[in-house]
Amino acid sequence: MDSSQAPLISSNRHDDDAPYDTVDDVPGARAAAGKATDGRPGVFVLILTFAAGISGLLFGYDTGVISATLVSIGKALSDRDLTSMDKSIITSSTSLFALLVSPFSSLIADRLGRKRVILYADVLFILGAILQAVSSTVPAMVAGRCIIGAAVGAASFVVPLYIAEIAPSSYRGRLVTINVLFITLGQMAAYIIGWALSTYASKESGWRWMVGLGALPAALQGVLVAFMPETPRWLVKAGRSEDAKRVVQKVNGVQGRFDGTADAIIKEIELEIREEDETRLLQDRQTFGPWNGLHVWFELLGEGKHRRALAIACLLQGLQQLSGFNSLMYFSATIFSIMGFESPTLTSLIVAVTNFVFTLVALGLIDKIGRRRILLYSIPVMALGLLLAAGGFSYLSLEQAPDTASANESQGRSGPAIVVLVSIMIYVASYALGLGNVPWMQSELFPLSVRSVGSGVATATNWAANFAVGLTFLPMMDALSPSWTFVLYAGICTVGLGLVWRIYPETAGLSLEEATALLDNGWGVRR
Ligand SMILES: O[C@H]1[C@H](O)[C@@H](O)[C@H](O)[C@@H](O)[C@H]1O
Repeated sequence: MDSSQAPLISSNRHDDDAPYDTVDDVPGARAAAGKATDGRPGVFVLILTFAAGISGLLFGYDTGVISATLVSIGKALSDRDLTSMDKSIITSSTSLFALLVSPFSSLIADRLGRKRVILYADVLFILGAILQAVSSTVPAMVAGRCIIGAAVGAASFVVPLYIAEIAPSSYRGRLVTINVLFITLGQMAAYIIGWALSTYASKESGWRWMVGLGALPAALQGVLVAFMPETPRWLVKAGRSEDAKRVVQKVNGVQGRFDGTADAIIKEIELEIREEDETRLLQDRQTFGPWNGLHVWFELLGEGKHRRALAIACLLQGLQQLSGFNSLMYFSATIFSIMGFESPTLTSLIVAVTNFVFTLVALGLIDKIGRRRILLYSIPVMALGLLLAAGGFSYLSLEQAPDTASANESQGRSGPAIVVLVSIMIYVASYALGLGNVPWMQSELFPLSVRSVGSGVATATNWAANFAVGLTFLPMMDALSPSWTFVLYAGICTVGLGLVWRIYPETAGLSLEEATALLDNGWGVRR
């Protein structure tokens, strides 16, 4: 039977050659599938998560390393000091390319497989690292950062997808935060390596090693990819159910013994895919004729509950970036150097370490306290940290002259400088507990039919806002003063807090169906 003509309704019959119509037709399938996919993740899944997580590490390393690089380049590019505009463009070209590439990587991931996207991203990570390391002009450096951006965009989209499709179902949620943990670990590694190289390596080559070293984990992952399986879901979709079955057996540790369980899982995936395809074909034929595939966009924007889910997901992703965290991730060494700290790269390590440690704390708290509640508690503390830092800045002289660092050296240990440092730590810790994580739980807001497109739009919002912040932070510091720039971020946090309070319902502890159902007839917020 041609799958496009197959009935959607279960016939509850089965003969040996006919395909199963529902998973209930496979003896004991639901129970078996449930049991197998709900098991603890075995060593194999952990190894795969680690192997895929190298992309998160690279995402973190390559976005974090720019902080130390910018203060170490000196006159090595185009024979002059970098202007604020150079620094902003070098930094934000990465987010711009991440924004441009992430939608395309979803197409490649569907056509050629998830692994292929990971592999292509590795090639880009290596090329970008080499190009940056050998660059001698600002445009060459920008080109290297653009290539890295393309790699980061693809990796940030595909890794959570790969992990989620390969993992036992009850572990998917926690793996989202583990992936963020990998990102923050990469950022911390970048800061440590940045500090070590800017302190102990020669001035000419130190920064080149910083950016070039990103090629190594990418090369390692490029080799590991050869041994990583494709996800069962993609394999079934590509008509390779036997291969998919082998992966399921390995993932669930049921090779040989419980063959029926793996069969049941594959049948369930086959049915799910067939039902999705049939619904899509039917809707496309009825509504869009030749404009196949458009229906999912109309569904996303046409139904109130999907629009509400999209509004919340984009609000959270936009707020994550517009609250200004990455200004510190990218430019903290620049800020601390202007403030006169003796070792700006070492001081800025505080930002990355605090972010990593508190993401680890969030891993333990997020399900207990809840997403909404953790945001309502942490965003006011972020705003407070920003306002305190703004106060501290107003007592410091922050003239940006070529010799600024030495001119301001005496104030590096002054009271206001310490106030700024401590307030930045308070801000970063509260960011890592809430906004650093919660937006990445975006997929739980969308029902399956619009989940990937909805998450894709929200991810693009993240990169667009990231780009805007990277491009505007230093010019704003020049034009408005550091104090007012931080006050502005505090204002954004306050507006964001109000919106979160109004429209973001608590989803912790709910099944995906219950969570998405919250938005059926309104915002679902219980006060
Ligand atoms: O969730 C991550 C994490 O918070 C990173 O530290 C940050 O640099 C990224 O922009 C964000 O998406």
